[in-house]
Amino acid sequence: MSAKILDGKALAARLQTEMAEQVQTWIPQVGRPPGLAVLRVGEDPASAAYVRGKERACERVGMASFGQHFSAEAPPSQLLDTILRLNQDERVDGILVQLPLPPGWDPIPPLLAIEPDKDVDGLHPMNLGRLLRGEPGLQSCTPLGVMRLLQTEGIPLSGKQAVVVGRSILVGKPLSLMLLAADATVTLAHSRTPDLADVTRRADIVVMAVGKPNLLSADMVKPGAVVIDVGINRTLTPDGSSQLVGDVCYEEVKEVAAAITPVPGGVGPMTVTMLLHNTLESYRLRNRRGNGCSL
Ligand SMILES: Nc1nc2c(c(=O)[nH]1)N[C@@H](CN(C=O)c1ccc(C(=O)N[C@@H](CCC(=O)O)C(=O)O)cc1)CN2
Ligand SMILES: [Mg+2]
Repeated sequence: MSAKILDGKALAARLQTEMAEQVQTWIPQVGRPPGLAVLRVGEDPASAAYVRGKERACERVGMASFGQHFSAEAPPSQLLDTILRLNQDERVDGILVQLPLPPGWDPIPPLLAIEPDKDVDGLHPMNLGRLLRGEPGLQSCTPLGVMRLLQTEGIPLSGKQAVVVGRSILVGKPLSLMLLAADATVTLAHSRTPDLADVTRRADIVVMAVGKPNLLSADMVKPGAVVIDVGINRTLTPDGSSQLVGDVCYEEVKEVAAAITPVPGGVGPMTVTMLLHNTLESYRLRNRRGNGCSL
């Protein structure tokens, strides 16, 4: 039996089309489009590509971009001053700092400086605290994308065993809380977990978010489990060309799993779509209740 392929690219395209229609209905009422500011520091080529992808996605759905790029040699105060200005800018509904920052840059001060109601990456301690407490707030885009994909595909979570491998603040920790809120029994595994295979084999849902190519092999998966691959790893093929692979041995795991996300075309496109979703939510809330509101 071969697994059902969970097509994040197709779902992302559908959701973006719906959002584009919603944006068009809101603009006449509000008098401006939703606005997103993506801030990038340094010259990491992957970050540059992701930021371009975010700006293009904004354009597709009719949102305005207020991106800015800083040199890795710039004083960190430049980034902080820009965030404080964007916090006050009424055209801007969402602000994010593309991660990772270059070596020597501490991500904590800029993440703390973003006004929580414009924190469309959901990384401000206020929004992480809201998630922990089960209160409404902006939530991290990749975990939100995973949850939306699971819900859209009708994959039941309540009472299921979910194992998340990877404990990052961007994916593993917030996703564990979201699965818990959906009544799954959640295990958060990581690089120091002994006998990872023993843990993953118990799971009805396995989420890999580690950044290690092909870490999850077929013998580590319970037959009929749902496998979500958040890993994005660039590897070299024998002929020397670059290839994008996830954390899952896709070809062999898809023969065991009931459903699986591919890389590319699975979770990645959902990340950008959930960023647009969060920006639209922030815009709606700001304009429904007036500026300075709390989510
Ligand atoms: N501030 C943030 N930094 C980072 C985040 C984030 O959510 N906020 N996530 C990742 C990078 N990322 C968005 O920023 C991102 C990663 C992957 C994709 C994507 O669509 N991937 C495609 C493949 C693209 C390719 O060919 O390279 C796919 O999986 O199909 C979008 C966004 C780290 N930093
Ligand atoms: Mg780890």
